[in-house]
Amino acid sequence: VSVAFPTAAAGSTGANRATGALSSEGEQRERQLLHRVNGCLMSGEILSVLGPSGSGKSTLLRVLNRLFPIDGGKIQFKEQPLESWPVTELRRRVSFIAQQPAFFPGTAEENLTYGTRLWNLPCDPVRLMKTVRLEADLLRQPVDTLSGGQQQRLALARSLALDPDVLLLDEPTSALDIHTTREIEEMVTALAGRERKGVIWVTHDPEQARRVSQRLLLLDEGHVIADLPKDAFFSDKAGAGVRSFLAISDGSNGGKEVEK
Ligand SMILES: Nc1ncnc2c1ncn2[C@@H]1O[C@H](COP(=O)(O)OP(=O)(O)OP(=O)(O)O)[C@@H](O)[C@H]1O
Repeated sequence: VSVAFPTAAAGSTGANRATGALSSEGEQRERQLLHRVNGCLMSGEILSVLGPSGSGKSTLLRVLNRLFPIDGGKIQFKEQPLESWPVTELRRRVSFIAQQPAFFPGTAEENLTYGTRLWNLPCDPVRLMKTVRLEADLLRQPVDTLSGGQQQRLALARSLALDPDVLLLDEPTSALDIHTTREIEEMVTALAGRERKGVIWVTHDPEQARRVSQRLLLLDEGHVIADLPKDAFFSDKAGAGVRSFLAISDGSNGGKEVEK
């Protein structure tokens, strides 16, 4: 898929989508946020998406559940064009979990069961809490009294309540300590294996990607630099772009560009 974002002055036309060049009027510019990103996610597979800050990782997640429109190419989910899915149904099946999940004021349980009540689906809050390794006692607690790690797990449980096929995780552990991070990594890898859920995991951390995923996609300025199985990605044969990214990634790459 390709995604361009018009930073347009109203009424101007003719921007060059491919290059982001100025239009003939000199007023409009379109920035290409993703360039021909191509790929396929299998059920049970965890794909990590890596790249410097601003490389298009979150944009890619957003287009996959139609939070952001594409302007070229196509996306299919279960062999059906994405746009043929009712958007609420799509977002139930392809569940986006943000870096800092949003909740409405109320208890953990009210938040957890909101979607299943909306969809009229059965829900077992205690079982879901167990799946994400949270104490069932927390269900009665106002959601804003939960810690960051507990909230991230609750967000995961809230998604799992709707039995999605795909989880889109946008740096889900970036605000968490190493212990909670490892717990969430183990939980998600177990879930993907056991329940055959496809997972796209955006992370800044190559070591996290190495721990959780079978395949890694490296983006830079919206371009795919590499899309490789884990062993190949971390091997000497991965190519200059990957090597340069890994060389500058010491947990934080400071938004530097990688060699294309
Ligand atoms: N709604 C938007 N309108 C205009 N530009 C946007 C929008 N969303 C993202 N962008 C731009 O698209 C580019 C990619 O952003 P994106 O958030 O996908 O990057 P990222 O790789 O997830 O970065 P980070 O690691 O910092 O979260 C950035 O240059 C950003 O400024």
